[in-house]
Amino acid sequence: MNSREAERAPSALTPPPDAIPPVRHPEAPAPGELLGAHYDHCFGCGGGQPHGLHLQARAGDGVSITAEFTVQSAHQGAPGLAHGGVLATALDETLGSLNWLLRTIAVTGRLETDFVRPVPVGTVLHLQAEVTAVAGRKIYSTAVGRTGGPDGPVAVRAQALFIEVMVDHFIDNGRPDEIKAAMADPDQIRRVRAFEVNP
Ligand SMILES: CCCCCCCCCC(=O)SCCNC(=O)CCNC(=O)[C@H](O)C(C)(C)COP(=O)(O)OP(=O)(O)OC[C@H]1O[C@@H](n2cnc3c(N)ncnc32)[C@H](O)[C@@H]1OP(=O)(O)O
Repeated sequence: MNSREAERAPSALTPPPDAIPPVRHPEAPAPGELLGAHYDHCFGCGGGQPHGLHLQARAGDGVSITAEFTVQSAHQGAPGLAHGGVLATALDETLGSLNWLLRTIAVTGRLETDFVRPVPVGTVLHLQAEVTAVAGRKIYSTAVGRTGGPDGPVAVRAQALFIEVMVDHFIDNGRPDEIKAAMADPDQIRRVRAFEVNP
């Protein structure tokens, strides 16, 4: 395959022909509603991670999310600049938050990231993500991160494929101590139950 053919070839991030548009769950949080952390120890959104991103996501219209993340000193790669892996984490977390609107438990299978501009420490990254298509357990989504405001220049963007899983994915694979602690936390159980009742 030459490079031009490769550009045209469908990738794992291209929805198949039988994919359908995403459906916002009737009990999804209202547009503008702050979602809160899905897990206090999540590196992306949890308050219990001192050097985490503390990303704050809000429900948008349809199956979309907006989020903000302020790049801290602990997030540097090069002097004074955000580490690319941290920016990819911000995109991953924002894309993962779309689960709230589908009321589906899904994990990242594939994440492709374009780093368009360097992002200095202290910058507020304004993120926006949406689900573009669903095919069985496969959820296709895109995200963009801008600096200087929600309409500012694009600094990062991503395409992702999330795969729907059962809650057993976490119970079977997570470290027992953390699983036990999460199962003993009524708030955590409530959050999981809300997703489990997805028809
Ligand atoms: C409200 C909550 C907010 C949550 C925010 C969280 C944000 C952070 C999100 C994350 O970072 S999650 C953590 C990172 N991800 C992982 O740890 C996932 C690790 N991978 C796995 O556990 C498994 O590989 C996975 C569950 C994704 C898939 O395994 P399965 O055995 O369930 O599925 P299978 O391999 O049968 O694949 C199902 C379909 O997906 C496709 N697929 C799976 N992985 C893929 C991949 N990586 N790339 C492309 N396609 C993939 C696969 O080809 C197949 O397509 P078809 O149905 O068309 O045959």
